[in-house]
Amino acid sequence: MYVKICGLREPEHVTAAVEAGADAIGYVLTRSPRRITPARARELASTVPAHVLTVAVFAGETPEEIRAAALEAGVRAVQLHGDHPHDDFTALKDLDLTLIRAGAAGADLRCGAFDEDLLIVDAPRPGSGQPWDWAAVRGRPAGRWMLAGGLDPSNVAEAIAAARPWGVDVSSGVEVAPGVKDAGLIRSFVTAARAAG
Ligand SMILES: O=C(O)c1ccccc1NCC(=O)[C@H](O)[C@H](O)COP(=O)(O)O
Repeated sequence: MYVKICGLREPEHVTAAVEAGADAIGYVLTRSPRRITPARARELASTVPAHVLTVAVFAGETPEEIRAAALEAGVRAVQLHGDHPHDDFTALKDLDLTLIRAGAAGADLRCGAFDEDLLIVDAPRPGSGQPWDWAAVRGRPAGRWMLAGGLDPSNVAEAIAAARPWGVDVSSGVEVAPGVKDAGLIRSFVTAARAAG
C-alpha cells in the first residue's frame, strides 16, 4: 500500500513521515490553511531521502506558475488538483517530474488518461477532511491510484477494504487543527494503512 502524507509544513513532521515509512510527502503551494512558499518547501524537501517522493500541490495555477514554483521548491513531483485540462499536464511533461492528477470521483478515473503517472481520487473539497462514499469507486479507477478524503488512522483500514485502492493520501486526518500536523497521528496512519494493505 503506497502512502502519501500531504500538507506538511514543519521539519519534525517531515521526519516523522519519513521515519514511519511514508512513500510520498506533499507540500501545498496553493490557496489553503496548509500553504507554504516554494522556498519553505525546498527547505523541507532538502532533508528527504531520494526514495521518498516530494510533491508540490497546485490547484488552478497556470502551467507557467506551476513550473516556476516546482523548480524553486526542488520537488520530485507535481500534483494538479481539480479541473486542470489535459493540456496542463502536456505542458509540464518536459520537467521530467512525476505528474499526479487529483480530483473527485466524477472525473475520468483512468490513471494515465491525462498522461499523468499517478491518480488521486479525492472528496469534492480537497483537504476538507470530509469522508465520502469510498465504496462507490470500488473497481472503477484503473492503474496506480490513491484514495483520499477524510481518511484517518481509525478509518483507513475500512476505507481500503471499501475501495481497494493502490495507495492512500491523507492530510486533515493526521492533524490536531487545520494545518497543524501531529507526529503520533502520522505514525499511526502509516502503520494502519500498511497493516490493512
Ligand atoms: O490540503 C489542502 O488544503 C488542499 C487545498 C487545495 C488543493 C489540495 C489540497 N490538498 C491535497 C491533498 O492531497 C489532500 O491530502 C487530500 O485532498 C486529502 O485531504 P484530507 O481529506 O484533508 O485528508
